[in-house]
Amino acid sequence: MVISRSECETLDEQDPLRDFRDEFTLPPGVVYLLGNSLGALPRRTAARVAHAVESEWGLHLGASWNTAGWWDLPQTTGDRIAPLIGAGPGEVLAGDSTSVNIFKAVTAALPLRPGRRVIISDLDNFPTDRYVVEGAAAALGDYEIRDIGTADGALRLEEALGDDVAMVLLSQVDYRTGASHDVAAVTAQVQAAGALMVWDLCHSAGAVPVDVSAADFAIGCSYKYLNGGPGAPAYIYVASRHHDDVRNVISGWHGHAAPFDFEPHYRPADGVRRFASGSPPVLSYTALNASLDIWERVDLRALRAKSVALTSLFIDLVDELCPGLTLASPRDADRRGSQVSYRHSDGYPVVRALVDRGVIGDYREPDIIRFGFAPLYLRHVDAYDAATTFAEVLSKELWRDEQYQRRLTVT
Ligand SMILES: Cc1ncc(COP(=O)(O)O)c(C=O)c1O
Ligand SMILES: Nc1c(O)cccc1C(=O)C[C@H](N)C(=O)O
Repeated sequence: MVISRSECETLDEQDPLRDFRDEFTLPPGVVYLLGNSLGALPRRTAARVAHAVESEWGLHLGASWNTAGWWDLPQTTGDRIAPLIGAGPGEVLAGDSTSVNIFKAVTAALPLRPGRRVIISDLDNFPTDRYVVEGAAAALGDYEIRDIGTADGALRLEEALGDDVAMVLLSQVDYRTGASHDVAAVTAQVQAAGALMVWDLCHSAGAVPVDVSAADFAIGCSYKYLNGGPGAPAYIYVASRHHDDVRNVISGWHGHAAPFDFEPHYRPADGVRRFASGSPPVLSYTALNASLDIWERVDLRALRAKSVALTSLFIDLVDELCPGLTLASPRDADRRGSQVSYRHSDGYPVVRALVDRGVIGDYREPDIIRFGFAPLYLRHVDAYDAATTFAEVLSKELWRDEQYQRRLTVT
């Protein structure tokens, strides 16, 4: 073996991030490699949500809009996410879902480039991005969507970018393969062509270094690597240089300049606040803020180093234990997010068999087995145990058992 389990234990003892694992509740006997879909529960979250329910809501009721800071949650939470994505204060607003924020970003971006009628979208992106671009293009009318494919990590932007392109929407890290793009280089290329750059950070924030400071817009979710909980508020980044010129098409009263003047017509608030629409789900923000207390203390460079160490260790072990298996993720760590994927024509039952043995990964069509490595709470021994279980499931063909062939609703 390239490494023994006890050598992995030694690496865990030397890990500068090792204490963060105790911040999370993880089920016993499980290697949780699905933090790229739903992040683990921070221990402190339940008490924080209970306080918001029992005290802020139960005792103080509507006064909490002022006294508990409920009204400002979209901005205060956005300001806490900002350092994790390279944004400045006042450039990020937390709220809504990722899909809704994509709609807001696309419909805000396009009018900034009048006369340009093309949106570049990535057919390999998570489907909601493409679906929402279709909806936004139809709502605004007279836009063409130009598709590129990037799952192999190669961006073919050069031939797609022309003087008719208004904006480009890409994910920093591909949800299937974990391949990552160079945000600074791609942003520069897009802007040099006169277009605006919108990044989806769902699979990168909290997993790899993110710096959107040169980009025009970005959106992302907080329920994956940021541990905000199921359906946690998403976020939108709008570069401050655009603030005075952009319009939120869902121009609700929470984004109004003077919401409690109850004026008959919409006037946008200053800054990123104009991207607010309606009442925020306060309890979800509370859960997310509990997690952000932890994130505030994380050294993002150490996080990246650990992510590279865990994913590289897993790849090395699987190379040795499962010869012939096709790695779908880039071998070069510089081009990889915090995820390792393999191709297997029976990937679905393989994942079911793994889950049955306590190794929680998932499957994505058409043939991808995904393992997400959330560096904050995973250990080297987890990578070791996952690789040996994976090898056992494959070598003994345990996945052929009939019970693993049946599809669940949510895969
Ligand atoms: C890249 C990407 N964009 C968007 C989403 C989801 O959007 P929403 O949070 O609106 O469900 C996901 C995952 O669910 C995703 O991986
Ligand atoms: N957002 C999800 C959901 O609402 C239900 C089930 C899964 C998810 C996910 O996050 C999936 C994830 N974005 C993916 O990369 O496949």
